[in-house]
Amino acid sequence: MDYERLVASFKYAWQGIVDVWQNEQNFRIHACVALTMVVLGFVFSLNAIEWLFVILAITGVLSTELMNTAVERSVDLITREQHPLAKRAKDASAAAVLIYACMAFIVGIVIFVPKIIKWCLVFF
Ligand SMILES: Nc1ncnc2c1ncn2[C@@H]1O[C@H](COP(=O)(O)OP(=O)(O)OP(=O)(O)O)[C@@H](O)[C@H]1O
Repeated sequence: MDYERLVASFKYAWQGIVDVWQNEQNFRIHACVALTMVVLGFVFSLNAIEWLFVILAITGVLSTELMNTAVERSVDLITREQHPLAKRAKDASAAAVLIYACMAFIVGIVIFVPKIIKWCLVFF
């Protein structure tokens, strides 16, 4: 097994995450929302199934956002001119993020809203 190549591939993936973090506002917003969900998860002591849904939602949104950035940059590399196909490619890619973000939003509502309501009823 070529361990150097394996380690290098992790390094390149990490560089990709850092680069997207530094250059894409949407990724930073998603990452902050993800961090908030993790903190709330500990605050409300989620069970294993709830954690699985939260982790799937978080990793799915961040991964689709990374892929969306890859598509945007690839399109920009091919052409900087306005082209209907460039628009369709970028919009389809953005739609993938939107669909997954909606799913993550629903997961957040279903898991956290009942717990927040319960917490409010206890304290107020
Ligand atoms: N080369 C292009 N040809 C035609 N439409 C484009 C092109 N580049 C972007 N668009 C479209 O213009 C709109 C606005 O794009 P936007 O400002 O989000 O730029 P982006 O390059 O897609 O994303 P970002 O700002 O994150 O780099 C979107 O509908 C997008 O599909």
